[in-house]
Amino acid sequence: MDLHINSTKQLANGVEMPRIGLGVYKMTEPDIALNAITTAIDAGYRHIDTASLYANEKEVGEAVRNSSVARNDIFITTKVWNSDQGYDQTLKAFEKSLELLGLDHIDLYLTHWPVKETFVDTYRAIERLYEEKLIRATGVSNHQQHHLEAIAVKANVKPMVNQIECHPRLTQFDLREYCAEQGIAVTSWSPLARGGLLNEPTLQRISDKYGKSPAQTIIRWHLQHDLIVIPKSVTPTRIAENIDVFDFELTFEDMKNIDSLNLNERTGADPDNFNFN
Ligand SMILES: NC(=O)C1=CN([C@@H]2O[C@H](COP(=O)(O)OP(=O)(O)OC[C@H]3O[C@@H](n4cnc5c(N)ncnc54)[C@H](OP(=O)(O)O)[C@@H]3O)[C@@H](O)[C@H]2O)C=CC1
Ligand SMILES: O=C1CO[C@H](CO)[C@@H](O)[C@@H]1O
Repeated sequence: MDLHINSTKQLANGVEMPRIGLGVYKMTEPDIALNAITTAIDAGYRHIDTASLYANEKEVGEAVRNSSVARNDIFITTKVWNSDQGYDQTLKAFEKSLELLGLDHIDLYLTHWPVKETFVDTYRAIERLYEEKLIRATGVSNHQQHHLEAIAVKANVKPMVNQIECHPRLTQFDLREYCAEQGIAVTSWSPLARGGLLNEPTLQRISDKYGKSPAQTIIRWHLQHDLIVIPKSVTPTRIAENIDVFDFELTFEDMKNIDSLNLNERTGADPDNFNFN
């Protein structure tokens, strides 16, 4: 049963991106990363979200190669870190990621954060990788509308994905609407607010009604908002639980009730005011 949501989202260039992926931030211990990714692929995940920052691209590649699923059936995202930004540096960082992953192409490559001086050149390098068919889709992360507008002035190809912090405490209504108008798919990072929302009473009440867990309700809320979602877990039961969300549908009223939990509250940095490289 699919209940009105396809398991993939079609990007602007027609590439199908699986709507649920495994986030692998903080899986720095090789065995833990390998086990979690293998468990996820066995449970039906076909999308892994990593970054050079996460220091586990090697394990992502290893788990994908060792799985019984064909490489082309698994969607892999990675990101260029802030200290590697700029046109030439991005091309170099990409080569390193490709080598660590042990792959001949990556599905989606993102600028991790919009570093003021370099994010436009960084995106232009991502465009070149796309033209050279080393990546199947282009994208950015943590970009606000004004960053996307600055890129649009210089780019030939619009970013196809913007990965942003999004969950019921930070619903990102305006940025999501702008991205939808521009044909940019949105991926929600920290979709479970890093686990901080799972005891919230409204979410518990709604979840009980459907016989689902609060994590499943939140993931379903993302999907019904046409978002791509990348929950992280190293716990096998949770990994399975987080993708078991295609057999129920939240009512319009429940969607609104969850929307109303918004406090514009971030768990991570503000893209207009971050200070790390
Ligand atoms: N582009 C960017 O700047 C950023 C991207 N990301 C990406 O987003 C991914 C997800 O975000 P992340 O910050 O990891 O946070 P999440 O919102 O995915 O929450 C992860 C936490 O929730 C717990 N959890 C997961 N599933 C369940 C469940 N069903 N029941 C109870 N607890 C659960 C996990 O515990 P446990 O693992 O112990 O099971 C972990 O502590 C990252 O891994 C990364 O890929 C994240 C931050 C920034
Ligand atoms: O991807 C990421 C994981 O979380 C980090 C800490 O908040 C972020 O800085 C980074 O963007």
